[in-house]
Amino acid sequence: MMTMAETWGSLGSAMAGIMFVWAMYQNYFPYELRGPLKRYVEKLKSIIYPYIQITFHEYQGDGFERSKAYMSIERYLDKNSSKQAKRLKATVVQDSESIVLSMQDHEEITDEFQGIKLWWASSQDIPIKQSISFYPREDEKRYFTLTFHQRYRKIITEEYLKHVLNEGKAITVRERQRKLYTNNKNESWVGFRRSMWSHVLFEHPSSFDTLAMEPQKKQQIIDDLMTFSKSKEYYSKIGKAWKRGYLLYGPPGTGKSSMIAAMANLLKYDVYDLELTAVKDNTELRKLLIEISPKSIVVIEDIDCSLDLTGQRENKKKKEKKEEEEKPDKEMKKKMEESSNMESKVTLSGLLNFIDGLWSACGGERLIVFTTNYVEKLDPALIRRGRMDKHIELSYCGFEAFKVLAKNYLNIDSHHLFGTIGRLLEETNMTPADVAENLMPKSSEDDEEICLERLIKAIEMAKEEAARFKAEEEEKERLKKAEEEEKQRAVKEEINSKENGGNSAEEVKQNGDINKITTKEVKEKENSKE
Ligand SMILES: Nc1ncnc2c1ncn2[C@@H]1O[C@H](COP(=O)(O)OP(=O)(O)OP(=O)(O)O)[C@@H](O)[C@H]1O
Ligand SMILES: [Mg+2]
Repeated sequence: MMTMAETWGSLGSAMAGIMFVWAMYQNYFPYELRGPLKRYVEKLKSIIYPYIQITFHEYQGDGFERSKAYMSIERYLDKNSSKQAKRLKATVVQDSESIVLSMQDHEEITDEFQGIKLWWASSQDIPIKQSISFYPREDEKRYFTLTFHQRYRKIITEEYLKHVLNEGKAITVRERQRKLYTNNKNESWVGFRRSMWSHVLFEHPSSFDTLAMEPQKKQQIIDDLMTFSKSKEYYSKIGKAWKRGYLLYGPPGTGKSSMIAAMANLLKYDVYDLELTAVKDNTELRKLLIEISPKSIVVIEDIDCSLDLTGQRENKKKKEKKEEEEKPDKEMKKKMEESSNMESKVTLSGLLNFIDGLWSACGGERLIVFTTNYVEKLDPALIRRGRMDKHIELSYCGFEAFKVLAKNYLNIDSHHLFGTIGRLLEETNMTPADVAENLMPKSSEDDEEICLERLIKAIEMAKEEAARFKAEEEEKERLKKAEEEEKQRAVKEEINSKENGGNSAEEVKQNGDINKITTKEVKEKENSKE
């Protein structure tokens, strides 16, 4: 039996032998034969070690952006890591609401897919160079390694990896914090921290449960949205970009903005509130569009006033001309030029392209929502089906909508005053915003009775106001009509008098005057006689 010293001795000489062979190979082995030799070595290796390894690096390309695949794998491995790994790393991932527990470097965990066992390991390359990097992440070369038997190559590369990425993405979406974006002015797009969109966390509490509208109509909208969000395959089958346009119209305070928030909360989408007047031109609009992430709602509020899309240029010219006439000095002209440069040059065609041009297809899974108080003012091209697929009218508060508000604000389903309110709401136009304001308790003593009575008073006042307004309008209309009739009568009279006798109106008037003079003279004579 070999002693310990002998074992170490033979190991040492074996090592020395290997190093000698390696040095000989490096120095003297012909370069042309190295390729074939390597191939044989790889074959030999695969016989002894029949496993395949795939690595997924954290940073790819130019190294500035975290690889999406790496992030998805990290989230996917989360569930196994927390159960199996002994050393875990806790991080609060950007945009996520929860803490992510991922395995520490050099830990290994197992996963199973269709009965196949796989191994995932997390590793890190430590750079040898002793330099200070401007970008810290340049030094952190982390990667995941997936190991599996070569027998399963097809199933792993074709099915398992897809499954991992989809699962990871789904977890990210489930747990991410949603954001509300608004577009920046062009000047802030330059420099290191360039960004076209600024954001805050989206925390609007509105939901379809709190939205006051007819239950049937509400359900229709919910169904429409849910169908859209699950129709990726359907849209690609019919050859349409995966997006849908909604036009919300109705008087102020009827819940248009609240509905957008409810949509975002239902689908868990981000909201991009596009301020058209801050967009310089169509090119800029396109750039903004390609920066929008999928799973988002692009909103243009009050589309009728955010940009005078059709008459804009004409009006601008008129305005400039008028101002020029008033103050023709050079200083003023310069100022005017500057302000006209700052004004938005987005055209209707630019906006139409934004909605359904070729560029609009990038990203996918996107809703575009326009809101307006005056639907009749909009260009028909802008709201035709295909662009704005669903038109939703949000109108004055009906009894069904009131019941939702009463439940939200006072937590009541019925009350003896409901009947009166229902009848009054049928006769009067009152927005849900006004109803809501009256239902809201104003002090701790305000119970449901007080709030409902306040609402009744408010509706009655609104009814009186509406009746007064109607009467005034009718009176104005009557006066206008009377004036019109008077004018027509005068014209007719003139024509008639011309036709009968050929006397002009002037002549008739003169005759009248002569008659008056004669009467006056007769009277004077009678007086002198007396
Ligand atoms: N249908 C509704 N359901 C629930 N609350 C509503 C509804 N309509 C209005 N409200 C309430 O009134 C307020 C104003 O509503 P919202 O901002 O959604 O109106 P809007 O239609 O967008 O008005 P505008 O046309 O002026 O922008 C909201 O804060 C909300 O509390
Ligand atoms: Mg609004």
